[in-house]
Amino acid sequence: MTHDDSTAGAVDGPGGTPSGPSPVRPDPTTAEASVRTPSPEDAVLPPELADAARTLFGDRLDVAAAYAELLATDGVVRGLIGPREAPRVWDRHLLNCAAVAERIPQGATVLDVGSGAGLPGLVLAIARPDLTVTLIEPLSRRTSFLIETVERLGLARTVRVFRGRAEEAVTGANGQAPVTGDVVTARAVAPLDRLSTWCLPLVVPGGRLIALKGASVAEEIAEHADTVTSLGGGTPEIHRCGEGVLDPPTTVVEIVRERVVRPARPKAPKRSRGGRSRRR
Ligand SMILES: C[S@@+](CC[C@H](N)C(=O)[O-])C[C@H]1O[C@@H](n2cnc3c(N)ncnc32)[C@H](O)[C@@H]1O
Repeated sequence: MTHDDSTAGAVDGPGGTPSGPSPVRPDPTTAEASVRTPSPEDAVLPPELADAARTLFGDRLDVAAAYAELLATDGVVRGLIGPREAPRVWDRHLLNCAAVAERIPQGATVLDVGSGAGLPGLVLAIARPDLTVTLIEPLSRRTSFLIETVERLGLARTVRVFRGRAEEAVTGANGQAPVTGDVVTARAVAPLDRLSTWCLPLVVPGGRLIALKGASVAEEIAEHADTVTSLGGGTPEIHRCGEGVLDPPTTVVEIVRERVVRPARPKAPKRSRGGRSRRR
C-alpha cells in the first residue's frame, strides 16, 4: 500500500473508528477496490447517510462534501488515507468525527492532537464554525496537506496548523507559540496513558480531553486510571455521541483536567562531600 501509517492505522488502532463496511457500498476490502484510481465519486454522500450528514453538518454540508472529496482523491494520492478508506470517508471518518461536536461547548478553543489528514479536528471546524481549532501534527507531509486543505475549504479564519508533537506544543517549537485549549481531541493516536501524558498539559484547568475510542474503552480506562489521576485528570467518563443519528454512535472518553501537575524533575545525581567518593 502506498499510504503511510496514519489513517489506515486509525481504523484498526486505538482510536476507535467503527468496524465493518458501509451497508450499501461494494466491499472495499477487495483487491479491485484497493488498486482503483482515486475518484471523486468515492466521496459522494451515500443516500442512506444523507439524513445523518444533514443533521451533523447542517448548512455546512457543502464544505463537508468538499473535504470528503479532497480526502478521497488528493488524500489517497498523497498517501494520507489508504485507498480502501476512500469509499468509507463519510461513515467511518466525517460522520464518526462530526458526532463529537455535541460534547464541545459553544465558542471553545479546540486542539486536535495527531490530526493526520484532519480527523477529527478539521471535521469539527467544518461542523462548528464557532470553534477555534488548532491541528497539531508532527509529520510534514500531513501538515502540508492540512495547510492546503484549510485554505481550499476557506477555513483559515478559524483553523491553524501547529507542526510538531503535542509535547512540543505545550512549550512552543520551531518559532510557534505554545498552545492550550478548552478541549483537546484525539483519535487513533495512542493508548490512554500516553495520550493523557501528552494531552492533559495542553488542556486549560477545568477543560477536558476528549478521545475517540473503540469498543474496548472500558478496559483501557481500567488499565490506565492511575496514570490519569497522577497527571491531574478526573475520573474518565465514557459517552456515546450521535445516538439516534449514527449507527453505531461514536464512543469517546472524556477526562477533565482537575489539577495542574507539573512533570517530576529528574533527580540530580548524589554528590559526595568534597567531591570525593565516600567509598574507599
Ligand atoms: C494513526 S494516525 C491518526 C490520524 C487521525 N487522528 C485519524 O484519526 O485519522 C496518528 C497520528 O498521530 C500523530 N502523532 C503521533 N505521535 C504524536 C505526538 N506525540 N503528538 C502529536 N501527534 C502525534 C502521527 O503523526 C499521526 O498523524
